[in-house]
Amino acid sequence: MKIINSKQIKEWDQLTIKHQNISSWDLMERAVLKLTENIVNDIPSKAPIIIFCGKGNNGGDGLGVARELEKLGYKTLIYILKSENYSEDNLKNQQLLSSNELHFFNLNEELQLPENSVIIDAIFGIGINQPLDDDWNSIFNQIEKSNPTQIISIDLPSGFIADLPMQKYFPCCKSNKTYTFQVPKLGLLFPENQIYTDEFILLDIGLEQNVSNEFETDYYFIQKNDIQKFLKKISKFSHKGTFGHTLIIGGSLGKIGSIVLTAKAALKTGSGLVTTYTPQCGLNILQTNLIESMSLVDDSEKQIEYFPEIKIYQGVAVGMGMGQHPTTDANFINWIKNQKQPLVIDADALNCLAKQKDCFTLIPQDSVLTPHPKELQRLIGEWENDFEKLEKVKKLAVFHQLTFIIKGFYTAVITSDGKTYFNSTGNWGMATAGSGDTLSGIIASLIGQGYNSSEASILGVYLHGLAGDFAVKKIHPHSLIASNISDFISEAYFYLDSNF
Ligand SMILES: NC(=O)C1=CN([C@@H]2O[C@H](COP(=O)(O)OP(=O)(O)OC[C@H]3O[C@@H](n4cnc5c(N)ncnc54)[C@H](OP(=O)(O)O)[C@@H]3O)[C@@H](O)[C@H]2O)[C@@H](O)CC1
Ligand SMILES: [K+]
Repeated sequence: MKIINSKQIKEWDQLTIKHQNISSWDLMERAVLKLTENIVNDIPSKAPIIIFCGKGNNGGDGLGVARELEKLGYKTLIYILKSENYSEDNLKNQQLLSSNELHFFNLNEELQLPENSVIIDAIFGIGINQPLDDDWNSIFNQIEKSNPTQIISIDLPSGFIADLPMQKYFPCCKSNKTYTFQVPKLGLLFPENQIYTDEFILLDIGLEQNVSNEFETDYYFIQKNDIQKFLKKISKFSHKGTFGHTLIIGGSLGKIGSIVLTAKAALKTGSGLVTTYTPQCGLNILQTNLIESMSLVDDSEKQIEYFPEIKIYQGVAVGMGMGQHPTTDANFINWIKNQKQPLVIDADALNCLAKQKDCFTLIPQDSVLTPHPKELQRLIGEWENDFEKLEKVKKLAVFHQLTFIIKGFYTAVITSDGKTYFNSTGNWGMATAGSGDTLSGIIASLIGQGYNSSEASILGVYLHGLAGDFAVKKIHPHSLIASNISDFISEAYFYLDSNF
């Protein structure tokens, strides 16, 4: 699914009206019904509800929801911003409510807000492209002080600017949930903006799909149907050679577990063969814990000192649990400089690269880098905000023909053609030791199975999150450990594979 900006969404809105031969009012009514249908599931039937409405179409949505909730017997209190220029559909919605239900407010007004209400925030949506005036803080503070049981935003938390970096001092309503129409808004996917809403839910209001090709974008939100399109069909004549041979290079004394996790994930993702390359201390652990894998060992006991020949392997991951011994570091750099085939580079291999000047020039093209935030910072330096972070990474990805995976709640895959794919699966339980090792194993395995680096990264990140989502149906997120993720990759495949 494409992620487009506010201006494009407005164009989409107009094109839908034209192609479907409907009015803007009809479209707003669709939005209102979808919102109401969802909101009633969020609120207890007797809960007092306060709906805050602005003067544009976001306010129109709020007024429409108020009308529908009244019909269902909910008691609502409506506050609407006093204005001279309401949008047409906003006014029409006002007229459908009796005038004594509407409380008009000014920015500097003390409002009488009943405590413990559900607040519906319909003041601003995608119609703002610059920060709100500071006076809005007084309204948002009053909302917060009224101790609402929950705050539900329509389309965006009011004051949130979806396509530009938010600054902490910009006035903005902070909500528990946001129902956003049709497509996610870019800013909602950034970790730094998670303070504005705990979660967002997409509402499909039937914007015309046939015209969505018209909108150019570098951003995508990856869901089940996107993934299903590029899952490879498996021939019945396949054999273990078809599914690739994955090599996992890493481990050091006390950190062999990470190699077990990576290798297990590679096998569970469907690698035909998996070989590990570790220091000698890894041999017994791997042969005991993962009997399906094969082990090669370095001459050294505690850390890798010599790096292997990799030509015979179709997928290669390097760096997990590798440690940062000076000999390992030095030999890793000598080794990587001479590699030609794509690698999945993780953990200590990234830390080692970060110590080198112009480190990206050392990495073979089409490699996949999977840094967590700290590792990314070591590689690319500081960033002012998540927009800037993305831009920095995008430039590097294009210039050096690499794929970057920025891990987070909505993990972003930045490919060598400058596109960014945000992932929609996963949960907080997956923020656990070894989760990243598992991801590297999945991606290396997919490259081994013939996916290119971008496909393997997008699919791998999705599968990893999905396996985690199936895992938390059986295991509490607190108790989820990385090996559980691999145990549920099979469930993820069942869910995606229409042949089963
Ligand atoms: N396309 C869709 O998917 C559909 C969209 N729908 C809904 O429409 C919403 C978009 O509606 P919208 O365009 O009327 O904008 P909205 O967010 O209500 O705000 C506009 C008002 O804000 C004002 N304003 C602007 N900047 C400001 C500032 N910095 N500080 C103060 N004021 C500022 C601006 O005032 P003006 O500058 O024009 O005087 C204007 O009056 C969208 O989010 C969704 O909820 C659905 O109904 C149906 C399908
Ligand atoms: K809003």
